[in-house]
Amino acid sequence: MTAPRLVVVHPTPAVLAEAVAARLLTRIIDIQSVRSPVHVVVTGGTIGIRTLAAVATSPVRTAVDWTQVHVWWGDERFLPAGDPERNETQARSALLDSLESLPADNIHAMAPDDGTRTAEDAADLYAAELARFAPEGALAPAFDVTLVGMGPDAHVASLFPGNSALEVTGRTTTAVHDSPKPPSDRVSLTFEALQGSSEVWVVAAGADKASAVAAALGGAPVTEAPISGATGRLLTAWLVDVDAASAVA
Ligand SMILES: O=C(O)[C@H](O)[C@@H](O)[C@H](O)[C@H](O)COP(=O)(O)O
Repeated sequence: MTAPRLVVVHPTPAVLAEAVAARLLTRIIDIQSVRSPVHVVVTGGTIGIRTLAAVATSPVRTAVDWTQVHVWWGDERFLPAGDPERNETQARSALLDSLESLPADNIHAMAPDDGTRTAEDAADLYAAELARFAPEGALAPAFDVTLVGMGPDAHVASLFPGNSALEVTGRTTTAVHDSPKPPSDRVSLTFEALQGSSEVWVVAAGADKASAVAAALGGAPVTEAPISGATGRLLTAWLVDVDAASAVA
């Protein structure tokens, strides 16, 4: 039984980012009305970072108890700490640095390239961090909302078509090499980790994503469209702009 799928089309990328930010804040507030902590997975990429920036400027953010929120990453570009191209660097700049009550220990970044460790080491370190916060018998915390972007080739996180990382099972993380999107070396959650999320939100904007969106919503298999494997246990939401939806029948 697959979880319900929601598709919402927004007029522009700017409205999409604001709407996803509002949806995320409202979702966190709703969850916190009954339990804490809340585990959120964020993503890199243009609209992903733009969404985090919209959270930062939303007055609704003050209604969230950030001391009870944990921030994880769906993937990371395996670069030195502080590199402007790291998803962590961009997320801190767009949002996290402005959340004064978000404890530093609640920000779970994937390890940078420090000149000694490999991407495999970084993946192992992240798997251990996920396990540290996992309930009994699980490998990772039950993510409440996982935000993912999508490439024109229908990649999700750093799971690219034809890459061996798509085949990784029994683990929550994997190293990625030969990424067609620079940098070549990355660390990514696996499909199993992504699918452990209660809700997965695919956020996509731009005409260059239109064929991938149409393919995935049309049922393309994961081998052709890795984004098809980004599904939530309770909900998969496709939050897109008009251009990204322009090839959907
Ligand atoms: O490290 C990354 O680049 C992202 O995690 C990646 O999965 C991104 O979300 C998509 O490639 C979409 O990126 P754009 O929104 O910039 O097209």
